[in-house]
Amino acid sequence: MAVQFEPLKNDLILRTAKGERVERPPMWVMRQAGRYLPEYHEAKGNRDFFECCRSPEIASTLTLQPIERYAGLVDAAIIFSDILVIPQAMGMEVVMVDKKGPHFPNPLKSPEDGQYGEVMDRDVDVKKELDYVYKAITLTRQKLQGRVPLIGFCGAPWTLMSYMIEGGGSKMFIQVKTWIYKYPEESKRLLDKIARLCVEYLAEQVIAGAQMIQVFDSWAGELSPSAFKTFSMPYLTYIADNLPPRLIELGQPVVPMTVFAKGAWYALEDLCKTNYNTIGLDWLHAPAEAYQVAKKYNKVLQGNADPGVLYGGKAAITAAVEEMVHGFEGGKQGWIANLGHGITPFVKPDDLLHYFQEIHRLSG
Ligand SMILES: Cc1c2[nH]c(c1CCC(=O)O)Cc1[nH]c(c(CCC(=O)O)c1C)Cc1[nH]c(c(CCC(=O)O)c1C)Cc1[nH]c(c(C)c1CCC(=O)O)C2
Repeated sequence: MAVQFEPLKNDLILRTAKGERVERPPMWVMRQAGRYLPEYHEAKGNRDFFECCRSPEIASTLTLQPIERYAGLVDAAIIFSDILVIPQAMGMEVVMVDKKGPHFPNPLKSPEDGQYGEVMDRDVDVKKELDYVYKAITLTRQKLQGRVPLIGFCGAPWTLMSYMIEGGGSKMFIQVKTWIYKYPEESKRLLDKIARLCVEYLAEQVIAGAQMIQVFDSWAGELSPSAFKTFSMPYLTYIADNLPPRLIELGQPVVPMTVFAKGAWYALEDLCKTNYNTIGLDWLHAPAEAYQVAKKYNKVLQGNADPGVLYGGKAAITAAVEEMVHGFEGGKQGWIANLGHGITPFVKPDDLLHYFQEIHRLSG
């Protein structure tokens, strides 16, 4: 059943993602609904993180918080959820440990272990399992009343596999490196399975109302250039090649797609050759150099100041914005302003306001 939503009043980010010349660069930041906002803590209370994701009412309230605080400056909302809902849908338990991050009590051990077979054999119905995400998206679209577009997202296969095997964040990636180098074929089968689920999951998000999508490969930079080519790139490509035809098959609009492969600076040119419209940059890229590469392929870039600059006060923030605006040649085409990764806790909301205002002032 198709849901009707109010028409968009601000489609700047969608026009930019299509490569059009625009009046100013659109802006939003990754993790914009999060712990640096006092209203986030207030609305979340002492609820568990995944409980908030599973409640369409709470998830939509949290998604809207930065849109309301930075009204007129922020040009997109991103649904409040997490990349780890896919491993959960695959039958794995994930808990969010306060001040530590995600934790899998029973990570995948080895391809010889029975759990790998179980995960591989399981027929995962992402439509059913992640119904709460689609409900949250639909409710958020209604509450947005067309103010800005809503972004849906998923984790990239390599990043999700890393979490499923490491059991959480990692410094050395010993377990998942053991898998890819010792059991490459079993690893690829798992990556392939995750990639297929990502396509279905993103398609369902679009049906529910997502107007753009982003794939987060947060651990891409743990791979060497050749390992990235083997264990990440084919699966990122699979998603970008298969989502549009799947959407057409479902009678849905084809939405702009962004890929953010954090740390994979060496892969910029290869990513520009994919079907993603926008390539997310972290702060390892100098804006001017990346822009020259992306221009050759008519790709849009998103990013990319070091989120740490927001701790440096107003003058440091202005300097970072000047470098970006200069590097992205004024920002009227091919640039979605963001940070180079998610905004971190303890940033003062007024310093993010200054970041937005400076982007507006220097490139508006
Ligand atoms: C790797 C990753 C995860 N989740 C996500 C990624 C990819 C982006 C990235 O690289 O940062 C994606 C994500 N997670 C969250 C969003 C919400 C939307 C947004 O505002 O961007 C998005 C897009 C909420 C969240 N996801 C999480 C929080 C903090 C939860 C809390 O303690 O209240 C939020 C708001 C928890 C989370 N979730 C994850 C980690 C590693 C952590 C702990 C670290 C941290 O707290 O920043 C997994």
